[in-house]
Amino acid sequence: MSKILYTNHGEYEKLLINKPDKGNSIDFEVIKELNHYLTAIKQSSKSKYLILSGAGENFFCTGGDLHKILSYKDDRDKLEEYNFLMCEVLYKLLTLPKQTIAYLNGYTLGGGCELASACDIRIAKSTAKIGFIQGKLGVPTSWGGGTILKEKLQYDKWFTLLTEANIYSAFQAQKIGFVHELIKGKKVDEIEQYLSRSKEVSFEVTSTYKQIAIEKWEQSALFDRMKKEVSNALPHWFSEAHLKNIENFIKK
Ligand SMILES: CCCC(=O)SCCNC(=O)CCNC(=O)[C@H](O)C(C)(C)COP(=O)(O)OP(=O)(O)OC[C@H]1O[C@@H](n2cnc3c(N)ncnc32)[C@H](O)[C@@H]1OP(=O)(O)O
Repeated sequence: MSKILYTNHGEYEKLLINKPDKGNSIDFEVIKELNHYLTAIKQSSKSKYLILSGAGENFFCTGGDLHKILSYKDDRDKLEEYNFLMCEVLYKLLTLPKQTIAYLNGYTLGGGCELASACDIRIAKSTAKIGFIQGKLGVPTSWGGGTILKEKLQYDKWFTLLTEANIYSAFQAQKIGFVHELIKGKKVDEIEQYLSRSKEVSFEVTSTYKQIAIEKWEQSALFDRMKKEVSNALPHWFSEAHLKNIENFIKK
């Protein structure tokens, strides 16, 4: 079964991470499929928006697949490859020449928050729970998402979000500025209503604005800085504290 569900709605395309029985967590297959669709969308699509969300009702994405990560604990090359590939996915998503919207339809934790940070806008279901919990697991952000968010959020809010490593309600995450809008009712209708606010602005105009941001990120070597984040984080993945935290989750 596909780990990513793709649909084209004309004005917008949608990608759903499709592992709801495992928290829509990220493994190599998810990465490969995300990469495939993002490349295809970048090359040929004429839709105005991309919506990224999670299949099912409970999870946007709970970050790395902890079962798989633990199985690679003695294989440094594999974990390095995993993190760098996900960093590439985040950069591809960040620099997609159209408006990208993360719809946080449930738990958005750890790497799930990094993935959401790569989108232009984050809309959350009012019951979603959101947190950069990496710090409490013994690792810093590891896919370049901390570096991306630094470009987007006020410094003190960014620092607090990462260092408290709390799980926030969608309302709190909106107050901090990570979430732009809350959705209370039927999700599809409300997202379409949200998109309709900019319906008089063409795809060409929207992508011109996006290009301004992309050029700034290119000039400031953002991708290199993201890769540095990955390299700096990697040693923490093998720390006793991190492995113990994962084992505790799996034993639950
Ligand atoms: C930068 C990359 C590094 C990171 O992403 S660090 C962050 C890693 N993520 C986490 O620590 C979150 C782990 N998940 C949880 O704490 C809980 O599942 C969560 C989200 C609070 C939800 O709790 P519940 O509603 O009680 O649901 P549950 O625990 O029974 O989960 C349902 C099934 O999904 C699985 N699951 C959830 N998150 C996962 C993950 N990240 N990796 C692998 N499997 C995961 C969970 O094991 C359970 O599966 P099963 O039913 O036991 O087979």
